[in-house]
Amino acid sequence: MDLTTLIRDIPDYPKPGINFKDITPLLKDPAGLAMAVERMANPFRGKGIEVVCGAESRGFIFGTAIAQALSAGFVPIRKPGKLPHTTASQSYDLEYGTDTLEIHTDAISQGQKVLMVDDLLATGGTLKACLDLVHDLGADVVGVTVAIELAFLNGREKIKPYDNVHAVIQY
Ligand SMILES: O=P(O)(O)OC[C@H]1O[C@H](OP(=O)(O)OP(=O)(O)O)[C@H](O)[C@@H]1O
Ligand SMILES: Nc1ncnc2[nH]cnc12
Repeated sequence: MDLTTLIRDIPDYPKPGINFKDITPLLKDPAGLAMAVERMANPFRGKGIEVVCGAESRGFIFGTAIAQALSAGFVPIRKPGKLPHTTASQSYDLEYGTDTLEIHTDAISQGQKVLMVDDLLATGGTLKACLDLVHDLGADVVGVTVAIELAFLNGREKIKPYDNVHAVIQY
């Protein structure tokens, strides 16, 4: 199944010069959604993943589904002010702006095996912020999985030394 047929290009959104990869056609397609989750999770089966982490909001969509597929728990990394307990936060740049993400400081325990999930790797700013947050909590990051990688933006370089990065679709 060619999942690229379910990704829609929206030119100049949210800013001029950005070619936005719209995943909503994929999300509403039952077979497409199931296949995307399967392909994102498969390389990490049998790797002892205990916790899947994903960033608000598109990272939640795939993250929880992948957590279920791997019989793992899910830890949300959220936009500022949304988590009720004690948080750690990290600011970052992304392809079309800047933002801050937060995690509960008790969300991950020392040495827990973590899989980091997002829908899309562009500049890598978002994933780097997420990886820094879980690293500081003592996570053992087993890998990163995304549905889409915009390889021409070199996000993989930004998230080194994490190099076990799996992308289902690459542009
Ligand atoms: O690699 P980067 O350049 O950091 O870009 C990738 C990030 O951008 C999007 O999130 P966005 O902040 O737009 O939030 P959303 O998930 O709430 O739409 C996307 O879901 C990734 O998390
Ligand atoms: N080009 C893009 N399309 C969709 N989401 C994005 N997040 C960062 N860059 C993006």
